[in-house]
Amino acid sequence: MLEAKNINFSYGKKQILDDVSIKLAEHQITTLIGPNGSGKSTLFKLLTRSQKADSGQVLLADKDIWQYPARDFAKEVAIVHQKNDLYDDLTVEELIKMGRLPYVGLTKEIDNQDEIIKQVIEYLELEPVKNKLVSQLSGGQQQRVWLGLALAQQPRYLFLDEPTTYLDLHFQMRFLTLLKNLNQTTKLTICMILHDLNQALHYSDQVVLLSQGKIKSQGLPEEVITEANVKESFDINCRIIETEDGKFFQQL
Ligand SMILES: Nc1ncnc2c1ncn2[C@@H]1O[C@H](COP(=O)(O)OP(=O)(O)OP(=O)(O)O)[C@@H](O)[C@H]1O
Repeated sequence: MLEAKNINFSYGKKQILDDVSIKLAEHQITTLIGPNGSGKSTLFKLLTRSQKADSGQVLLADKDIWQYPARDFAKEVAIVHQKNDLYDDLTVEELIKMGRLPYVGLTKEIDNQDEIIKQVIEYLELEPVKNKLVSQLSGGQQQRVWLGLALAQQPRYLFLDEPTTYLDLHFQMRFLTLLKNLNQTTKLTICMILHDLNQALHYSDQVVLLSQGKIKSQGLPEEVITEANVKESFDINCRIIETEDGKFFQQL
């Protein structure tokens, strides 16, 4: 279980997160939503050890995340950032291999390293481009490569910061469906930030709504993405429509 308990965080005098507590339900997809500047990326940074909270704790299996050696933490938690242009002069295969770095030197894992890389490449349908430079791929392919790097780490928790931002509608759907399948087949616990409320409604098991650094609501998608919450946090009038394919958000 990965959970944040009563986290506070400020940049200078500006309080960004105010007494935030959140539990990532095991083997489920949790989506963070909220207006620009509400603190979503900051919360991500605190959950993934890129920043330290001023007070409060982030616990992984009941142990403070800062007590884990970096290598051990990397075996538990992998992150796909919104924009990843570091190392894009490597080939697809070389880049995905970097996901095995936390395991280098451990003989057992090293033995099946090539098999793991092969499986990841196959799963993400990157076989035809595996020898191409990452910088030469389309945005959709690149996003799958960055996901491949994270999956090669074989983490138990996968964090994705606005993973669909640079993808067209088709690839957004494909990418989110891929994540959902991954979650269902491997039991990976996923936490992502999304702006699209319909995507949040359809691809999440749990949604957390942040607004002005506080958690306004968390629970099932349809409990959180309500007309009242959307009005209060985004200042948007909307209607939640119920169809046989589920609930949909419609802006009025
Ligand atoms: N490095 C920084 N130094 C100072 N202030 C920062 C820094 N990074 C973010 N902030 C501020 O912290 C607040 C929360 O930012 P954060 O990026 O966490 O919000 P967000 O909800 O992810 O926003 P968005 O939807 O726009 O990505 C904003 O007011 C932002 O200006």
